[in-house]
Amino acid sequence: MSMGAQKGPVIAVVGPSGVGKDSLMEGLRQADPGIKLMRRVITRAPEAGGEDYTPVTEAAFLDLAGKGAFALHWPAHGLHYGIPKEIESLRVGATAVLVNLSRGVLLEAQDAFDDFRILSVTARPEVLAARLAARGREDAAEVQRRLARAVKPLPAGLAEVHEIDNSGDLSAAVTTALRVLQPVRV
Ligand SMILES: Nc1ncnc2c1ncn2[C@@H]1O[C@H](COP(=O)(O)OP(=O)(O)OP(=O)(O)O)[C@@H](O)[C@H]1O
Ligand SMILES: O=P(O)(O)OC[C@H]1O[C@H](OP(=O)(O)O)[C@H](O)[C@@H]1O
Repeated sequence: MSMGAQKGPVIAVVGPSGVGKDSLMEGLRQADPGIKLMRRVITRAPEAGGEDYTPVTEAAFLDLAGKGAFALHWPAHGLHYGIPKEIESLRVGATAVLVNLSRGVLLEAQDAFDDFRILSVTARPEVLAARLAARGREDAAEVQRRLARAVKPLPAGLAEVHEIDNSGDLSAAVTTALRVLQPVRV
């Protein structure tokens, strides 16, 4: 009897703005083609750049949410973020599916997915400030707002959290994170 294709775990990549979540996710995807990135639906302007996301208007987003299109959705930074239910089909045959989540929805996510792990990406405060300034995606006021949010702790009650310090070279953070994602080869 052929075994059904295995489902990879959902890996939440979380941490303060500018810590390197999207960069780490892209580095992991390049390191292992079995690692898939979940494309988010965001009410962010299409030309904002950065991650590969589906831009929608707020009206379209609320309509999708009302129809139950999202496995998870949340507001942040004056935007709306949604994770389509298609994440379950992306897991089939994948080593892992990475998704950039708000720290505020992790307990909900832990209940939503049957195999769920968290990469908590950290960096020293001065590093965060320098990276946001250099990236230039947000204006100075928004950068300050995002830095103020940096100290938000993870909620209690999370089953599996792995801290990844991305204060140094991105390649070092990718190597550390790969050890979490790839089953130990015996
Ligand atoms: N290890 C690193 N060393 C140097 N620069 C880095 C490193 N990781 C990320 N960066 C840079 O820092 C900036 C922020 O990275 P990135 O956008 O991946 O962070 P993020 O956590 O996804 O931010 P946000 O949550 O705001 O989307 C980018 O310009 C990126 O190129
Ligand atoms: O501070 P918290 O709630 O953890 O995250 C806030 C938001 O920042 C990140 O998105 P992005 O940085 O806008 O791509 C998260 O995915 C979340 O949507």
